[in-house]
Amino acid sequence: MADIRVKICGLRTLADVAAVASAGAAYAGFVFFPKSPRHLTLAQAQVLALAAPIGLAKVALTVDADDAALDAIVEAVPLDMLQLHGHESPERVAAVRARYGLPVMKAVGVADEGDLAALLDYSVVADQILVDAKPPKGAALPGGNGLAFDWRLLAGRRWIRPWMLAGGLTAANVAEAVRLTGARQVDVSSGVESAPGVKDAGRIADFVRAAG
Ligand SMILES: O=C(O)c1ccccc1NCC(=O)[C@H](O)[C@H](O)COP(=O)(O)O
Repeated sequence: MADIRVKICGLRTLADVAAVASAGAAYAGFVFFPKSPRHLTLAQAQVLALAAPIGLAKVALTVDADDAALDAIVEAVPLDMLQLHGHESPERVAAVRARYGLPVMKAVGVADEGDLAALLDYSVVADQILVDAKPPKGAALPGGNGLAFDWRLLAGRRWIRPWMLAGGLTAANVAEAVRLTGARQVDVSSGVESAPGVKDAGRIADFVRAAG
C-alpha cells in the first residue's frame, strides 16, 4: 500500500474492483446518482461491494439523498463509509452520521478563497472532508468532472479531521498536487477513465504509483 491513500471513485464492474485492489488503492467509491455515467443500482453495487477484498474500504457516494434512499443503500450494500456530495448542511451530515453509525465524508467544492470557510464548518461534524473542485455553473454533475482548482489555495492549511484532495487529478499531476497541498489522501474518477464511466486498469495502476 502506498503512503498516500488513494480513492478510486465511480467503479462499475468487477474488473474495476480487481484493478483498484491490485493497484493498492485504499478506497473504492460507488456512485448513486442516476444522472451520472457511473451510477449503480443497488443490486450492482451489492455485487461489487461483496467482491471487494478486506482492506479496501467501500464508499457510497450520494447527492442530497433522503433517509429512505440512504436506508436502502445501507441495507443492500456492505459499506465502510458514506460520502455526501450534494448541498447537505452540517446538521444533515451530523444526522446521517448518527443514523447509520458509519463514518461520513462530506465533499466541499472549492473554486476560490471564499470557499475555504465551509471546510472548517464541515470538519467539525464529518469524519473526513473531500476537498473537490467546485463544479462549473450548470454542470450536470456535482463532481467527477475532471476539473482541477488552484491547489495553492490549500497550501499550509490543516483541519482537525482527515481530508482528501480531488478534482482533475491524473497520474501526470497527482505528485505535484500532493506536494503543493500536503494531502495524504487523494481521490480520482475521470483521470483513470478511457471514456466517461469506463475505468482503465492501466491508468488506475499508474495513478496509484504516481500518488506515491
Ligand atoms: O463521479 C460522478 O459521476 C459523481 C456524480 C455525482 C457526484 C459526485 C461524483 N463524483 C465525485 C467524486 O468523488 C470524484 O471522484 C471527484 O469529484 C473527482 O472527480 P474527477 O475530477 O473526475 O477525478
